[in-house]
Amino acid sequence: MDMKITVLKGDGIGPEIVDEAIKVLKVVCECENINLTLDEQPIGGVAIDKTGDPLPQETIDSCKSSDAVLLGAVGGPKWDALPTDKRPEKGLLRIRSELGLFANLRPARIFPELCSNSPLKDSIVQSGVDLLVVRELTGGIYFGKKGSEQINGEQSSYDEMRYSEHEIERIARAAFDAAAKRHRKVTCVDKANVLETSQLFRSVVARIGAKEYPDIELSNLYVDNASMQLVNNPGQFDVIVTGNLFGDILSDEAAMLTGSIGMLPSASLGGSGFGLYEPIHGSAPDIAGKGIANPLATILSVAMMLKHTFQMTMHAKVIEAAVEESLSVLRTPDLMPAEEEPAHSLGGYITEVFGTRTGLETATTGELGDFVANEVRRALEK
Ligand SMILES: NC(=O)c1ccc[n+]([C@@H]2O[C@H](COP(=O)([O-])OP(=O)(O)OC[C@H]3O[C@@H](n4cnc5c(N)ncnc54)[C@H](O)[C@@H]3O)[C@@H](O)[C@H]2O)c1
Ligand SMILES: CC(C)[C@H](C(=O)O)[C@@H](O)C(=O)O
Ligand SMILES: [Mg+2]
Repeated sequence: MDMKITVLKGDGIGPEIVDEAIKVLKVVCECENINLTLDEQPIGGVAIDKTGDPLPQETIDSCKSSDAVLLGAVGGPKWDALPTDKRPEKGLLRIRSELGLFANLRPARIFPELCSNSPLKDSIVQSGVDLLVVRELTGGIYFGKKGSEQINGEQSSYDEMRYSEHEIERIARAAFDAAAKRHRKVTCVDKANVLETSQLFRSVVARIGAKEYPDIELSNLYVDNASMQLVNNPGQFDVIVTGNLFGDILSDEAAMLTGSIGMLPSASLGGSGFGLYEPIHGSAPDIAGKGIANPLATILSVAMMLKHTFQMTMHAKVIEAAVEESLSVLRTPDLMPAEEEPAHSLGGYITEVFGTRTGLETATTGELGDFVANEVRRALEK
C-alpha cells in the first residue's frame, strides 16, 4: 500500500509537534509495510517569509495530489500587523476552502488519567466527558464579504455572515452520521433567537434530522446557554453541530475540559476519504522553540487520519492506547499536576510522597513522541 501525505508544519510550535506525529506515523508504516511518501510544503508565516503568500500554489497542488494532509499550526506575532487577507491564518482558511473540507470533527474526551487535570470539579468530570463538536468549516462569517470604510468621518468595518441551505444540509448529515456511530444524540447550537442565519441553520438541521435520521435524538441550544452547559454538565452532550464561529469558540472550551488544549485533535473532511488533520490549538508562540509543547493532539490527529482516510481503525486505536499509556508515565508541563505550596514543616514529606505517588516525569516534546512511537511499535510487533 502507498500513502502520500502532504506535511504543513507551519509556525511556532507547528514543526515541533508535527515531527513527533510523523515519528508515530512512520512506525505504523514500517510495521505494516506501507510505502510512505511525505511532501513538506510551507503554509502560514513561513510561507509568507519564503514566497510572500501564506498559501503558495505549490502547497495547494501538493495537497490535492495527496491522500491526506497533516498540519501543525499557523500564525504568530511576527505577522500580526499584516492586513487580514495577507495573514498566516488566511492560508489556513484558504486551504480548507480550496480542498472543500466543510466538516470539522473535534472530539473531546477526558482520559481517566487526566481527570484531576480538568479545571472542572471531580463530581462534574466523573459524570463523563465524551463529546464531538462538528463544526461547519467553509462558510459563515469566516468567508462572508468583509471590509472597512469611512462613514461620517470614522472607520466602520463589517463581516457578513451567510449560510445557504446546501451548506447546512451537508454539515447536518455529517453530524447525524457521526451520532449514528456514537450515542445517537445531536445538539444543534446556534443563536436562532437573534440571527437569521441561525434560524435557517436550526430549521434545516431539524428537517434533515426528521426526514433522514428519525432515530437520532435532536435538541437545540442557544450558543450562550451551550457554553454554560459545557462547563456545568458536559456529560449531557454527544454530538454538537454548529456553525464556523461558534464551533471555533466552543471547541477551545471543550478542549480545556480534557485537561489541556494540547490534547484535542481534529479531522477536516469533505465527503470523500481525503482529509486534513490538525490539532485544534494554535502555534503557541509563548512556548515555541522550548521543546515543551504537548504533541499529543497532533499524534491523535494522525490516529484520526488513519481512521477516516485509510480505514485503519485498529491502528488508530493502537495510537490512542499508546497516548493513554504515556499519561501515566511522562507528560509535557501543561499536563503536570499543579505544584503544591508545601507547608513548611511538611515540605520535604509532601514532595517525597507526591513524587513517588504519581510516578510522573516531566517530558520534552521529543521524549513524549519517542515514548508513544515506541509503545505503538511494541503493540504492532506483538
Ligand atoms: N489551527 C491553527 O493553526 C491555529 C489555531 C488557533 C490559533 N492559531 C494562531 O496561533 C497564534 C497563537 O494563538 P493563541 O495564543 O490565541 O492560541 P494557542 O492555541 O496558540 O495558545 C493558547 C495557549 O495554549 C497553549 N498551548 C497551545 N497549544 C499547546 C500545546 N500543544 N502544548 C502546550 N500548550 C499549548 C499556549 O502556550 C497558550 O498559552 C495566533 O497567531 C493564532 O491566530 C492558529
Ligand atoms: C487560526 C484560525 C483561522 C483557526 C480558526 O478560527 O478556524 C483556529 O482558531 C482553529 O480553530 O483552527
Ligand atoms: Mg480555534
